[in-house]
Formats: sequence, C-alpha cells, structure tokens
Amino acid sequence: MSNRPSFETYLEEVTAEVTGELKQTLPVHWDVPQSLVDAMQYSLMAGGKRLRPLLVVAAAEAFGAQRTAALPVACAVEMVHTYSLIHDDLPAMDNDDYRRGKLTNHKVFGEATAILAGDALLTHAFYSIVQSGRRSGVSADALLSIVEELSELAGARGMVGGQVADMEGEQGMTDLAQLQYIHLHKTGDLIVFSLIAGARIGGATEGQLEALRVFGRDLGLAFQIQDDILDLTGDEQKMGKKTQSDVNQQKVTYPYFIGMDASLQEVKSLTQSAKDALGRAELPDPSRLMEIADYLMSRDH
Ligand SMILES: CC(C)=CCC/C(C)=C/COP(=O)(O)OP(=O)(O)O
Ligand SMILES: C=C(C)CCOP(=O)(O)OP(=O)(O)O
Repeated sequence: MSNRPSFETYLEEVTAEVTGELKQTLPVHWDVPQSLVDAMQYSLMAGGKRLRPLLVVAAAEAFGAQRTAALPVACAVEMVHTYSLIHDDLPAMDNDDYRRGKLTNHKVFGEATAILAGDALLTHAFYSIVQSGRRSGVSADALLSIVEELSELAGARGMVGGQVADMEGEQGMTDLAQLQYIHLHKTGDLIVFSLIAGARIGGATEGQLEALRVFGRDLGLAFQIQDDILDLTGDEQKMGKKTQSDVNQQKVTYPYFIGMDASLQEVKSLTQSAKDALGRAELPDPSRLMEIADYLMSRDH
C-alpha cells in the first residue's frame, strides 16, 4: 500500500504550512503603524484557496526540491495576489464589499489604509523573497530570475496591464482576443510565475520552463473562465464574495461572449491542453500538478 497522502490531505497540509509561514513573515516586529500591520494581516489571513503558493510548492516538489525551499516564494506570490485583490475591490475599481467571506479591506480600514496595505504587501513580497531566500538554500542566480519574473509578470506587462485592460473593457469594448488578453494577464501571469518560480527552485531546464509556461497559460485562462462562470452560477457562501458582480458592472466575460455551454467546454479543453503541455515537460513527478489541474476545473469556489 502506498503511503502517499490523498490530494485533499496534500492540499490541507500545504495550505496550513503556507498560512503558518505567512504569519511569520508579516512585519509584526518592525516599528510600523499598527493600523498598517492590521490591514495587511486582515486580508492575508482571511483565507482564500492559496492556489498560487500551492503551485509554487507543487512545481518545486515535482523536481524533488524540499518544500521549505519553496515556502518564501510561495508566500511572496500570495502577498502580491492579496494586494491585487485589495486594490481590485476598491471603489475606484470593482467596488466590492465582500472578499474571502469578510468585509473588504477598505470597508474595514478605509480607502487610504487599504491602498497602502496593498502597496506594503507588494513591496514586502520582494523583501521576503530576497531575505528568506538567502536562508532557504536557493541559488542567488535562481533568486535573481525569480525577482525579475515576478516584477515582469505582476507589473505593467503582466497583471497590472491586464487589470487596466479589464477596467477599460467595462466601458464597452471588445472582441474575444481582447478578452483573452485581459484574462491571460490579469490572472494568468501570476499563475505562470508561480509555476516557473517553483520549477527554478527545483532546478528546471530551459525546455522544462518553457513547457511549464504553456501549462500555466492554459491553466490560468481556464481558471479565469471558471471564475466568470462561477460569478453567474456559484454559491456566495462558498465563494466568500458576491456573485453577479460581472453582470452588475456590465463586464465582458466568456459566458457573455460565447455562452455558458461553450465556456464550460473551453475550461475542459484548456485544462486538457494544459495537462498535455505538462506531460511534455517530463518532470520527475508531475502527479500533484496534474491533480491540481483537475481540481481547478471542477472547483465550485
Ligand atoms: C493590479 C490589480 C489590482 C490586479 C487585479 C487582478 C485580479 C485578478 C483581480 C480579480 O479579478 P476579478 O475581478 O475577475 O475577480 P473577482 O471576481 O474575485 O473580483
Ligand atoms: C483571479 C481571480 C479570479 C481572483 C480571485 O482569485 P482566487 O479565486 O484565487 O482568490 P482566493 O481564493 O485567493 O481568495
């Protein structure tokens, strides 16, 4: 009998370890205004699926790396993601009241503190990669590439650019190629980053990194289309945020463009092509990443 933990157990374990490490990483011992630490901690510790850290860890482990070596980068990407959600919820953007089952950051701390908590999470992410990276045994060369790729994929050419296109898209654009651009960048790029960062920690070759980029691109696109679908059909309690928000904001989404059935089909076929790319990467053990792809396709929150 194999003693390999079930996927559910693996998910629980990684989530708990990431959450524990995030707690340690917060700047609670620095001389920092308490309101800022509270606002950072509020959103970071509110839960969430911890998908991006899970991808960092699973990609590193697919190469046989130790989980502890991947945790600092796993936490950093969760900080960047959390900052993006805090800012995305602001009145100037999606103007949402609930996130991760709680009131949004600006509803509790006010807009100015919410903006600054997001800024501080973003900068703290880079601090943590470099600071803890020194202790985790990851080579300086790999750390430099990771910092370079996070700044590229979270910034103007990545997530921020995608978010700007998303904002402009609300005002009446668009065609499917533009929508794909939005999804690939606002959501897909951080997913791509997580995979290649984990793979770099594991010592991937250039060919393997390239195959993982394709895996992440298709997985990220499928993930955002599923988010569009769940915005229409999901359960608010499970999702921890309001549904129907895309319709209320007249956002252009995959179901809007190609209909619900075709959107569901697209999630399936993108997941399959993602898994095909993962197969081509010839990782020592791709099984957890394969399981994550299946889990995301059937998720209901
Ligand atoms: C630079 C910034 C602010 C980036 C935000 C990126 C992002 C993926 C937001 C959530 O998308 P969404 O609005 O489709 O998701 P949700 O339904 O969770 O709000
Ligand atoms: C990219 C999107 C769709 C925003 C929400 O991301 P997640 O669905 O990963 O949010 P959390 O679980 O981290 O709260």
